Amino acid sequence: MKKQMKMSGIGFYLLVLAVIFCAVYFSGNIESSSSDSYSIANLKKDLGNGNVTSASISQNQEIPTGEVVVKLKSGKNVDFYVSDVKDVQELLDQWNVSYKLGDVKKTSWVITTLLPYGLGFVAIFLLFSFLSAQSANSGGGNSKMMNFGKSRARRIDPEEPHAKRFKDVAGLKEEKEELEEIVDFLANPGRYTDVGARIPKGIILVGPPGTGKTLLAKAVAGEAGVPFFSLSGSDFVEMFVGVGASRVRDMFAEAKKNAPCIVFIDEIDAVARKRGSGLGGGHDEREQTLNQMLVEMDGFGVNEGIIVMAATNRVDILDPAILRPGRFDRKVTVGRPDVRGREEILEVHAKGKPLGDDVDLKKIARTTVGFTGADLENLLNESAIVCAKEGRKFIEQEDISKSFIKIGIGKEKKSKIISEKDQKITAYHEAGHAILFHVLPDVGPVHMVSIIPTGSGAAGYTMPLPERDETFMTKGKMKQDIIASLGGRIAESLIFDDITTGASQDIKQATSTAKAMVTKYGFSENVGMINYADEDEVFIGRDFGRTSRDYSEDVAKTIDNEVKAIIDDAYAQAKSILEEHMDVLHKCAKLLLEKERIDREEFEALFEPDGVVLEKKEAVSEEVDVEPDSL
Ligand SMILES: Nc1ncnc2c1ncn2[C@@H]1O[C@H](COP(=O)(O)OP(=O)(O)OP(=O)(O)O)[C@@H](O)[C@H]1O
Ligand SMILES: [Zn+2]
Repeated sequence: MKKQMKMSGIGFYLLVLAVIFCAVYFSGNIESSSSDSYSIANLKKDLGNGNVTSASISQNQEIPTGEVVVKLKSGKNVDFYVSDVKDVQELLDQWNVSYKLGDVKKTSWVITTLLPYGLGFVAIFLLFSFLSAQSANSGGGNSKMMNFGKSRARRIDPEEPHAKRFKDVAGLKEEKEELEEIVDFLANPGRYTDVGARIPKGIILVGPPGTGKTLLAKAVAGEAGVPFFSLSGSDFVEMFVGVGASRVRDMFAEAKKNAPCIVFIDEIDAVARKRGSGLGGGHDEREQTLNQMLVEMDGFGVNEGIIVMAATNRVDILDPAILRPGRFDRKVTVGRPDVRGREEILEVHAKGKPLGDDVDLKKIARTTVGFTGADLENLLNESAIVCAKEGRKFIEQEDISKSFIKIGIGKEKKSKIISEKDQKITAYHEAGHAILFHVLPDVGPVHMVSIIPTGSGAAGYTMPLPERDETFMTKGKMKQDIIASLGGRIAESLIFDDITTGASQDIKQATSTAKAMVTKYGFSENVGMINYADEDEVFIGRDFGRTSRDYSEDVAKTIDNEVKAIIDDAYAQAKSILEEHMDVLHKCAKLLLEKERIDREEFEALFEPDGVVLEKKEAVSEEVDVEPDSL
C-alpha cells in the first residue's frame, strides 16, 4: 500500500518532468523552426510561381528585423527571419499578396525567454524536491510537493486499534512509573495547574535501539487518551535551508490545534546535535531547525497540554541547550531488559502464537542476555515463520532454537551473544568493582550493578552514585578511584585461572588518573609540584600529534616510576580488600547471575550477615586517607 503510493509519487514527478521537457523542446522550436533552407530568395521564386497565398510579418519593435510566415498554395507554412521586413513587404506588394503586419516583441519574449527558462527552472526545482523527498524518505511516505514545508507527523488517536497502553509494554517497570506522572498531567491537567505546578514540556527517552522507547511514548498517549503525533528527527533534515524549520513550525502549530497531545520525535540527535561541533557541525539547515525547535518549545505555554517526548541512543552528542529547564528537562533511561523483563516481553509477544508444550519462555529469557524487546519480538516472529513453513500448528522449542541461531548471527555483529562462562566472569568482575566502591569511604555508594551488556560494548557495569557536591577532587578520592577500577581484574584473577581483556578500559582509566596525580596535581613528592601535563597539540604532518616532551629523560623516568608505584599500591590494596570480602564476592556474583541487575539495597544486603540492611552508607567522607601514604 505504502509502496504503491510511493510509486505513483514517482510517476507523478516523471510525468511532470516529461511534460516540461516537451514544452521546453517545442518552445525552443518555435524560435528555431525557421527553416534554414527558406529565405527571401525562395520567397521570390514562390511568388514568381504564384505559390504564395498569404503571409504575415512580425516586426521586432524599433528595429527592422522580423519574422515572416508564408502560407503556400500546397497548404504548407514556412517561416524565416529577415534582416529588414521592408524588403519582404515590398516583394509582397509587388506581387499583390496580402499580408498581416504585426508586432513581434511581446510574443517572442514570452515564448523565447520566459517559457523555456521558466519551465526549465520549474523542472530543476521539481527534480530537486523529488530527490530530497526521496532522500528524506519519511515514514509518512507523503512526498507531494504541496507538503514541502509541512510536517509529516503521523497521528495515532487513542481510539485506534494500534494505539498502545502500558499493558502492551512489558518489563520497564521503573520507566513506566516515571511516565505515569506524565499520563496524569495530560489526563488531569487541572489538578496540577490549580496548585500552580509547572507541567513539564519535554521528556527525553534514552536507550539503545529497540528497547521500546517509541512504544513507551505511544503508551503514554494511549493511557492519557490523547492523540499521538510522531516524527523522526531525520524528517527535519532537508537539503534546503529553512524547510526543516518550517516543518517544526508546522508540527507545533498542528500540535497546538490538537492539545492536549503528545508529540514524539524519534532520533532527535539528527537535529539536536551539538551546534558548531565537529559532528556534522556547521550544517546551516540543522542549526536553523534546532533553533526553531527551541523557539517553539520556549514559546508554548507551560501548561498548554503539549508534551514533547523525544528518543535518542546518543544523549552524549545532544546540544546541551535542548536539555535545559523548560525544554527536555526530564530524562528517562530505557535500558536493555533483565531476565524478568525479557520473560515478560516474550509473554506479550507470544500472545496469538500457539506454543508447544516444550517451549519454556523462562528458559529462553535466560539465554537471551543483551536482547532488546525488538530482538525478542523478532525471535518469536521468526520462530512462527519457521513453524508455518513446516506446516505445523504449534511453535516448538526447535523452531525457536533455529531462529535464535539465525538472529544470533545477525546480532553478533551488533553486540555479542554472551556465553554462560563469559557471564560468570563478568559477574565476578563487576562484583569486584562494586565491593571496592562500597568499602572505600570516598567513592560510591553503589547505585546499581549489572551484567547486561551495554550499547557501547561493555559487558556489564557498576554504577556508583557520584552526585555529591564536591568542589575538589582529593588525593584520597583519586587513589580510591584507581583502587576501585582495578577491582574487576583482581576479582577475575582471584576466581579464575586465566584473566580476560575485559579490564582494558579500567586499566586505561586507572593509568590516566595516576598520571594526572603525578604530572598535574603535584601529589607525588618525588616529582614535586611541577606541571608536566600540558603538552600542546601541534600539527605534525597529516596528523595531530603530540609535541615531544619538554622535560628530560630523568624526569620522564621518575614520572613513570611514580605512576607505576601508585598503580601497584592500589592493586595491592584492592586485592587485600577483596580477599577480605570473598564471601560477598561469591554472593554478589551469584545474585548477579540470577538477576542480572541488582540495585543498591540488594547489593548492600550482601554485606550483612543475616542479609538485612542495617544502615545505608551515605556520603561519609571526612579527610580520610585509607592507605598509608605511599606517594
Ligand atoms: N518492553 C517491551 N514490551 C513489549 N514489546 C517491546 C518492548 N520493547 C520493545 N518491544 C518490541 O520492539 C519493537 C520496537 O520497539 P520500539 O520501536 O519502541 O523501540 P525504540 O527503542 O523506539 O527503538 P528505536 O530507537 O530503534 O526507535 C516494538 O514495536 C515492540 O514490538
Ligand atoms: Zn571493569
